[in-house]
Amino acid sequence: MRIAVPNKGRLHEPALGLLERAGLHVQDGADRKLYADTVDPDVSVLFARAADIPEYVSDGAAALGITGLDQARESEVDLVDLLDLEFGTCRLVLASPEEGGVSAPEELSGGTVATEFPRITRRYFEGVGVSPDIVEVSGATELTPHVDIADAIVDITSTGTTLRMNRLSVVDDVLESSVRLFADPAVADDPKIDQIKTAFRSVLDADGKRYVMMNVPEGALEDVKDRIPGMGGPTVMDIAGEEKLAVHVVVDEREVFEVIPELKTAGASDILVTEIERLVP
Ligand SMILES: Nc1ncnc2c1ncn2[C@@H]1O[C@H](COP(=O)(O)OP(=O)(O)OP(=O)(O)O)[C@@H](O)[C@H]1O
Ligand SMILES: O=P(O)(O)OC[C@H]1O[C@H](OP(=O)(O)OP(=O)(O)O)[C@H](O)[C@@H]1O
Ligand SMILES: [Mg+2]
Repeated sequence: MRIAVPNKGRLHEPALGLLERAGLHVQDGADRKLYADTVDPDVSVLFARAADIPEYVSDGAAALGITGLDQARESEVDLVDLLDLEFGTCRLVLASPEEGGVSAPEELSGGTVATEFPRITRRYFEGVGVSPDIVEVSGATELTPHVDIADAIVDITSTGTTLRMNRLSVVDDVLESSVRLFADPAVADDPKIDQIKTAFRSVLDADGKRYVMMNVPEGALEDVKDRIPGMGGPTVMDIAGEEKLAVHVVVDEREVFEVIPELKTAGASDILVTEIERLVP
């Protein structure tokens, strides 16, 4: 089974990191290679441009693909959106020069809009009910309104820095995007795909969680339990030959700082906090 993964750009490293944490380490994935094996003999990786990945998956060149929802929508191919991988989070917005006075998309009737996403943009304006000229560019879209190529743009924003630097302001939201695990509909119910999806989800579920282990005197167990926030009950184990119990619990990373003194007050000792690689329910 093949997974298409961005070969460069901002999605490359996080996608490889996720594969690795899911137990699918890419082997000798040297730069500029098209294919690489993973530690799982049944899973290999195809490196491709983020924009081409939807095509590859729908053509069957790869059963799975990791790329942005924006790319999948722009390609207009039929894919199964299996899992939100929670990175590459951004918005596609309609934006125009701050001083230009465009305050609604309808005002672009008869105007020109530049974008790297012509299909999404056309569909968006169909929804609005006007049909400006759409000019396809392949980068530096933010520049086009200042050189009289366009009256507005549809482009990606996340922090808003690039729009601000180019004195553009958002007129409307077009699409919220993040990176997804996409599958070829023809093979989406293959058990191997479910296994890979579960491995990815276990990595996402472990993010921001810590595993806390401690020793607790038997009489203090209830008090300790009362002070442990969230998640299901702790795992409690007898320690042979001692009046103490070993207590293990998963705690939200943000709560660890406050929980530790609480646990100590309740009588817990030898508290150990570790990262969690994967969390499989
Ligand atoms: N500023 C951003 N913040 C978050 N996600 C982004 C941002 N810019 C792009 N993305 C997401 O990453 C995807 C790929 O963007 P990236 O810039 O890596 O590729 P690219 O510009 O197509 O690269 P290249 O042209 O070098 O192949 C986008 O389709 C979008 O889903
Ligand atoms: O809101 P911001 O945080 O400023 O991010 C938005 C910018 O990020 C992307 O460009 P990228 O950095 O990928 O450069 P590129 O145009 O070469 O793809 C996107 O095309 C915007 O220009
Ligand atoms: Mg980019």
